[in-house]
Amino acid sequence: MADEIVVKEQCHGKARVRVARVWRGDGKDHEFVEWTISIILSSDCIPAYSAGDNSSIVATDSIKNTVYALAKLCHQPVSIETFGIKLASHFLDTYKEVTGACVSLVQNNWERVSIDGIPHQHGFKLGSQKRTAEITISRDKSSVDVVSGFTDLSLLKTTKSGFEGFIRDKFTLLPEVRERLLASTVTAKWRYARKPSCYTGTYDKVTRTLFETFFGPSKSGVYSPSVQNTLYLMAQEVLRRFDVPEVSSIELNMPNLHFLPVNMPTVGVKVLFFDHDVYLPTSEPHGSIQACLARKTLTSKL
Ligand SMILES: O=c1[nH]c(=O)c2[nH]c(=O)[nH]c2[nH]1
Repeated sequence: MADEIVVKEQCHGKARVRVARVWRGDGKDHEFVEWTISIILSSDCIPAYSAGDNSSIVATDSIKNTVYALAKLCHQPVSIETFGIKLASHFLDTYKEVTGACVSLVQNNWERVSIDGIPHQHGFKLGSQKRTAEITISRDKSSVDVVSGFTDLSLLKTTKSGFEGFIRDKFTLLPEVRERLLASTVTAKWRYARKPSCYTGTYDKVTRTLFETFFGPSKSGVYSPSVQNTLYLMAQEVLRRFDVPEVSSIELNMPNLHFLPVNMPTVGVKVLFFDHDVYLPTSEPHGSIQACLARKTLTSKL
């Protein structure tokens, strides 16, 4: 007899729902956000797959509409973490069929502009760093899991970086250097030991800490012996700077974006030798370096 074929796993939702929200108080500065939101619901929809019975499906179109409805019902500006929790909770509270909800949110970095040093009432410009959040709520565990972070933070320093002492063999061409350019586009994700008093406050503090540790003091900087060590010091400083352990673990992904020395010895003109001045910027291939740091006493799922 042939084996019975079963649906092992299934889920459904809506990906990349884009929404923008303006809050305009009487005479106050306008607040503006632009989000891209993906939602995945867990529920027993196996009859829909195996028997064409859709009676347990929340239509993905309704899932999308819920994003717009809840955005409208947020009468005050909210963080993506708070909005994601509202959204995930809504699906569990509204549909008895839903056993879990996972919401991923990405916020475009629209920053208020200043004209003549005065913050503009309703003018914004787009920065590259994108704030992110992933919210998972499960009915069984009645737990809310929040991971915050960002993508696309591009950082570069023109000195105080080198790379020496690595394994050398017959395929090694890379010279050992104590002077090079260091550039990366950082992605960060962190998990909370407890609910912070303000997600945005924590976001600002983590971002500032990573920034300051990557660069070091304004005049003197700080020497980086590798992307690995700089990543470690950045993540370690985030875990250290929160007195009461608010962030329990942090994962950083830091591609090493290579700027190759431009050297033209064949021209025979002395001025064309590389003197840490002319580089060929590259985007690929790039070094791929990532790690997750956590306090030893706390277990982390990251
Ligand atoms: O900081 C670095 N880490 C590496 O692992 C590595 N590998 C490499 O070729 N250059 C670098 N630089």
